[in-house]
Amino acid sequence: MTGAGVAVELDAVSVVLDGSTLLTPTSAAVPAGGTLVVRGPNGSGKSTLLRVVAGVRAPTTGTATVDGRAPDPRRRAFRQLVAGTVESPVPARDLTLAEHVALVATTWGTPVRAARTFATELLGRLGVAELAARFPHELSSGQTQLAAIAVVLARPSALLLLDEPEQRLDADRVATVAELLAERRAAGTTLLVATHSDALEAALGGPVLRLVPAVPGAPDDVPDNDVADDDGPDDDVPDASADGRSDA
Ligand SMILES: Nc1ncnc2c1ncn2[C@@H]1O[C@H](COP(=O)(O)OP(=O)(O)OP(=O)(O)O)[C@@H](O)[C@H]1O
Repeated sequence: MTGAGVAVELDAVSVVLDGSTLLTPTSAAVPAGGTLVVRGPNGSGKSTLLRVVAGVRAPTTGTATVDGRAPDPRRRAFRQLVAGTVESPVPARDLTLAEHVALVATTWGTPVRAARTFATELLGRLGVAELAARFPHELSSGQTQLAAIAVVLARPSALLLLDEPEQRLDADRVATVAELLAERRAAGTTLLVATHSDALEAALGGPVLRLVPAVPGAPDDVPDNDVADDDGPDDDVPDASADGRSDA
């Protein structure tokens, strides 16, 4: 369930929609097989950034590339490279949790029997083996989050885009998810993970891109969001430059 990683490059990417700034200009480079953790307070643009990389939101300015090309989910080669939780999966009401995982694995080339075994093992790793025969509407919100992560991990990917995978999970489950992600990275997959979790950031290691929310009416000549070399501010403490915006 792995693939050689691909590089991601963001060059002064911003997103503006109907006059509202969703993402201020942001630059970052993630090498193939590397990890980038994206932090920032609510509304700072983390999901928007992931959506740009996933190719479901076009940048207003700047350029984004995955493996040297513009993200485009209409391209099969792109879909083969990129998996993630940028958009909520649409569960099938008549498939159990194990069947969802096995189905995704088979659609990406795993033989049926191996896919069933894989599903059992993965759900066991996530600590939800006993939920294998449950239907989607029979899961708690945290279990639904684990199901979404299991489905994403059921297929090979060269780039994993995860939007706050820690949501609704207890600390042990966050640690387990971090472990699984580290295994994927060790196998070569590039990771781009937006999170509010200090624990997940610490477990993943690697550079951190700290986003600062747009300030309506702020001047255009503010520095871009960029990857910091040192520890930046906590999520709920935006950098206190004169205009409330900063680059790290
Ligand atoms: N479709 C949209 N139209 C207008 N504004 C939007 C739209 N989607 C998001 N926004 C705004 O863009 C900004 C960035 O949103 P985004 O979801 O990327 O932030 P985030 O950092 O992921 O936030 P959170 O931590 O709360 O998940 C927010 O101010 C949000 O209100």
